Amino acid sequence: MPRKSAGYFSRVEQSPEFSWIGKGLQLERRLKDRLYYSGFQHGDITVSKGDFVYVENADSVDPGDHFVAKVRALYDTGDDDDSCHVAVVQWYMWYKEVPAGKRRLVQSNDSREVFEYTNKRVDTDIDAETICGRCQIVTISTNDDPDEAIEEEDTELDVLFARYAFNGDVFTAIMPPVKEYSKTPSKTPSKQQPKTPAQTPSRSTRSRASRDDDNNNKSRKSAGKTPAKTPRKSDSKADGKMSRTPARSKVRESGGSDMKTPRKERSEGSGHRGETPAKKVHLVSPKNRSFSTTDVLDILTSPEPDVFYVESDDEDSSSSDDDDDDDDGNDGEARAMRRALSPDGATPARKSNRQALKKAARDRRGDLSKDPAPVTSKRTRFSGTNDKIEKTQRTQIRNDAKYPKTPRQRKEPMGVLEQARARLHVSAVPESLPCRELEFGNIYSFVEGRLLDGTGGCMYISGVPGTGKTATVHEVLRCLQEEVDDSNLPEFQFVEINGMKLTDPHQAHSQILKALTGQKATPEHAAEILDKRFNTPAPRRDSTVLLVDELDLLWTRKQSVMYNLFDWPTRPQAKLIVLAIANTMDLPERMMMNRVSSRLGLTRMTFQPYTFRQLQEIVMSRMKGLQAFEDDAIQLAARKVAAVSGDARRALDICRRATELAELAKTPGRKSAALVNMTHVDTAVQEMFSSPKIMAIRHASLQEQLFLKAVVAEFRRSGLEEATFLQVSQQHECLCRLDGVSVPTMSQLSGVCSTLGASRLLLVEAGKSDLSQRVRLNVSQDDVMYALRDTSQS
Ligand SMILES: Nc1ncnc2c1ncn2[C@@H]1O[C@H](COP(=O)(O)OP(=O)(O)OP(=O)(O)O)[C@@H](O)[C@H]1O
Repeated sequence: MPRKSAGYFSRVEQSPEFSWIGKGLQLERRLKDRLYYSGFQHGDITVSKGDFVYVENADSVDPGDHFVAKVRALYDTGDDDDSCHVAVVQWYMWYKEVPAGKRRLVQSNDSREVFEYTNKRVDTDIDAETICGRCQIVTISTNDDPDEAIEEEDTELDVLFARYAFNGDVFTAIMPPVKEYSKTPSKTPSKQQPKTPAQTPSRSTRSRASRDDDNNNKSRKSAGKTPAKTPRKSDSKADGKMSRTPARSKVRESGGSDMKTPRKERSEGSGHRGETPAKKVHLVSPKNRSFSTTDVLDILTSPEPDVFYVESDDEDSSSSDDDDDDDDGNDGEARAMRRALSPDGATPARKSNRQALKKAARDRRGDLSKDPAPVTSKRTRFSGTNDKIEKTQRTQIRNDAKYPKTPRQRKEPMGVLEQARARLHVSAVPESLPCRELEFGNIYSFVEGRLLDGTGGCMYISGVPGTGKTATVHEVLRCLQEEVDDSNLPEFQFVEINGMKLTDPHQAHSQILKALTGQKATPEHAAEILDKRFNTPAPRRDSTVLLVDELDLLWTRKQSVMYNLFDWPTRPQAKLIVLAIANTMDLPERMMMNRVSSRLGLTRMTFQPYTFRQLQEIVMSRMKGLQAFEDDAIQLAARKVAAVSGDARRALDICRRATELAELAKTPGRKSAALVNMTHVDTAVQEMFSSPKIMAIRHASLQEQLFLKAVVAEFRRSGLEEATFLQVSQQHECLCRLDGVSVPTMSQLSGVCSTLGASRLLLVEAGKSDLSQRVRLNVSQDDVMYALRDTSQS
């Protein structure tokens, strides 16, 4: 049996020949010696333009570590030296390469996941000889099943998947564009795979040594071209995450840097596209045909486009336009053209917006931050998880299950409506958070002030669901971390816990301890250790920012968890800043004696439900530059939602559903669907707000509603989808006390349970009506919570 990756090593050992494939084309008049090719052969490796490839990571000690990229162009500089073979690539990042502080924005526990790296500052010209193998990347949407998508790929190459683009700051969900296939036949001999330890258990010392030698040579040869690997403090965290994933032994993660070192020639000379002042670009086509997106991508990848001759017989059909807010999205080619012609493809809107907000926050704080004392910046450590994306994805999955899904068109270019859907997805991180500037400023200055002073405090943030509490706090923390990175703020440790993710509220103690110190302990022991920690002076300890989301769910009979969370920040030694998010406005008062709650001195912040104008602005800001909706359609959605809840999540869902309905209503034969109109929005609203089950829950009696809530609470507590009547009755009693409602007797409650069973909202065990009677929901937990969300604030 031939050794799988023999080619890789034999190439290294014998310094294999490099040869271009195809006829060299001179595409740039000014650079006469530069010839563009459609592919190359290097030893056993054949690579064509458009292929996804592994690139050697010369700085890694692990020979299996590779970068991942897509080849966008190939050219020969015409120089008579070692570095004349150049590949222009689009980089992809492994999860491990994502800066630690950004990883919490997107959860990835699949070692096959990569992120399209759209940061314009990274150089994209590399030595073609550092390409060491091929792979396949399939772009999927955030709610697609990666396994399913990967299975569809008929290839022997490693298949990776990409759901998000990352520009070094934020992640954007990418929707599947035109399906891209490697130009080189995918059923290539497996020796084109780069060698990984898993594939080559018996690596000889000699080949390793010669490979290392070669790597060193390559590093020298491509000095300044091969991406540099920066050691990462927190790689171990990612490792931990990844190791839980079913291992794909063929694919190795590269723990490299997010900054790919620029190619020398480019950084010294012309600079790259994003920095080059506007140049005249003449597009010349012999047959006067219109330019395809690929032609324009060629322009994008070309360093100094003075004059282009675009070959009319170019067969490249790939397209990977991202979701730029400045696009109009109507015409992919025009969009790419505009971007190509623009002196800077990047949109700095987000940054400038944030900077303005940060400035506003500073101004509000007064002098403190105008001239912050110089501080030594160490790296901010982030722990905990961001469940928001998961949560919103759950909502999406629910919606997809409930409503007919628009047929997937993965092999066609992304239409306007499809782009709109991607942007409206609640998991898509928006460019900015309109209508929350004030809240942002207040939270920012609260945390910033305490970080600078080295003190602690607690801010209690409340508001009905979907008012942007979590999104705003995350945005604040992103900005604070930027300040830490710029050495304007002292380092802090960030821990996030979410009441919804804990099966028992006391686990909060264990989780906080583990995130802070890595220690594992029972909840009681963890509480003791934490108590001691927050009472002990430790002048050199960094401040801790603790985000507690869904605080409402941390209620316990003795209220010890909640009390600790409010009390610890008041300890002078603790340097603990707690941001507690809850839906209930007066939770501290309800939970604790007034005397105690006033002593805690909480800073409060209430997020009001969005008005219709605000909801309209939120949706419109996501649609910026994309004409997918008729003017009145968004307004209608915003008005309908504002009348019920002021929930941005719901408004986004409705608009998203309306785009699906518009797509379904597309006239057969027409290439593109009409715009989303008021009828589509109205239908989407009807679907969302008046499913029979939601109506039944809304019109149930108070005790019945509380019983349903108690069932959900018990399911969440136990992690099971079934509970006994006794367990539910205990939850029910807690809820009654929380809401100040008198607690019914057991027989009354049994009657409530039977009524819900009769209306089929519950499935109750037949022939039993004692405490051990088993109860299940006959409606989704989300629907119960959605139907009853307005009552939670009461
Ligand atoms: N001002 C805004 N601009 C853009 N998007 C927003 C805004 N406010 C909320 N959203 C979006 O609405 C969704 C819900 O927001 P978020 O999760 O922050 O709400 P929340 O108040 O924390 O809700 P919950 O109490 O249910 O956790 C997110 O997708 C978020 O991006």
